[in-house]
Amino acid sequence: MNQILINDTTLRDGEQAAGVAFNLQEKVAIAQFLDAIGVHEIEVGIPAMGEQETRAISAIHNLDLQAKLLGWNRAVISDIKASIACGLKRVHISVPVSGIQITAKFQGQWRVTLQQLRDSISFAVDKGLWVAVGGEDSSRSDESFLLDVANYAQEWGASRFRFCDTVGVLDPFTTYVKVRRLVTALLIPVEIHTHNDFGLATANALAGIKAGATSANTTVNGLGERAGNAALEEVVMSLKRIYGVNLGIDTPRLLELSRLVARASGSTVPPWKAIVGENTFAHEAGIHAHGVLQNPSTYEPFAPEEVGWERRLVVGKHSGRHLVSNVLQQHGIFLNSEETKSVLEAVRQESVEKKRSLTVQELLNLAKEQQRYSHAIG
Ligand SMILES: CC(=O)SCCNC(=O)CCNC(=O)[C@H](O)C(C)(C)COP(=O)(O)OP(=O)(O)OC[C@H]1O[C@@H](n2cnc3c(N)ncnc32)[C@H](O)[C@@H]1OP(=O)(O)O
Ligand SMILES: O=C(O)CCC(=O)C(=O)O
Repeated sequence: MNQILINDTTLRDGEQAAGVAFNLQEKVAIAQFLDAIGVHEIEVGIPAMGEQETRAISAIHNLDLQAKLLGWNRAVISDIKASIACGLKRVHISVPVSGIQITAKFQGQWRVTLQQLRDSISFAVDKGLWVAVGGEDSSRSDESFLLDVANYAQEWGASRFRFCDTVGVLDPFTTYVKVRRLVTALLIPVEIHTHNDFGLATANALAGIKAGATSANTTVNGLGERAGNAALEEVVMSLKRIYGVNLGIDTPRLLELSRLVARASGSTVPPWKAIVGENTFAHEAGIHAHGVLQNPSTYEPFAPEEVGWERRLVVGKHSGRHLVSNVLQQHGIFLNSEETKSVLEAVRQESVEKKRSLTVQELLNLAKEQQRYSHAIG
């Protein structure tokens, strides 16, 4: 597999999630964290949005981070000027490429769209900027038109082309075919940008990479427009653990990063969310806990510490004797088999009443009650 770069867009597409608005300090803190863990590129925002945004982008630029910074622009020269004013040396220029987008935004005048792209690339290149071009709605575009736009972008001076599944309508198989076609036709690298409308954003990002894309646009926690984007932590860990491709990212800090972005975006991460959800290394079910107590690999794809978690064994409705005994023994309580079974019954009942797993203290209380009962009946 080629060398893969992560171009994280938490600060651009992530922040486009309805209701999310990072302040300057939050944008700076997220950029610093992404940089500190080794993310290669950061799409820092949209300078054309005005002063609030440009102050944050300039502040990030002034940090002189290792990560390469990109400003997102429409194919509009004033947008590029706004990026330059922030000090950015790399710009991403987006252009709609599907009939549906060109009709809605440019009244179907695709020649005008292409002319705007050409003018803005030329302007940026003349100013000495590194330029990437994004084909908005690539997935729904006419394939030969998409190839034409990408080839023109290359010819006019773009150094990378982004294939966007803007509305998240592809599956991994189609993504592979479409991205492969683009990769084969171009000399410049291809980036993959995917959305999660059908829950396939990460799978499609991986399919794009398999097809030869050399960078992926991700967001922390999968934050982003509508159902979000391919999640940074999922793409990084899938590449590392499924494909054996280590991107040099400090994965034990992924959880801390997830929490930082969750706080800044005012949203919570679902417990079952891959990699960073609270339950990703929690085991309650009897058969699982029994297996994990013997060997954690029975029910864990990799060690929790690799992404910043610790394993949790929790006692609840689905637990079995092995787990209950194990927890009790850690607290100096040794029950016989009959007593353990009775405690387990009580655990199931209390879990259903409380609609959650039990705390260790609650389990100890049940065990002590059982011991008193055993003692009383002799
Ligand atoms: C798929 C994506 O995620 S694309 C990125 C989307 N992100 C955002 O929209 C967030 C930031 N956006 C903004 O702050 C504003 O939309 C701005 C500053 C960019 C523009 O604001 P406004 O001038 O008020 O325009 P508004 O947002 O209402 O409409 C968008 C305009 O951009 C044009 N436009 C849209 N995409 C492009 C493009 N890629 N290249 C050139 N022009 C474009 C539209 O045709 C429309 O033009 P018009 O004003 O001449 O009719
Ligand atoms: O960079 C582009 O061209 C558009 C990116 C994007 O956010 C999308 O297509 O969903």
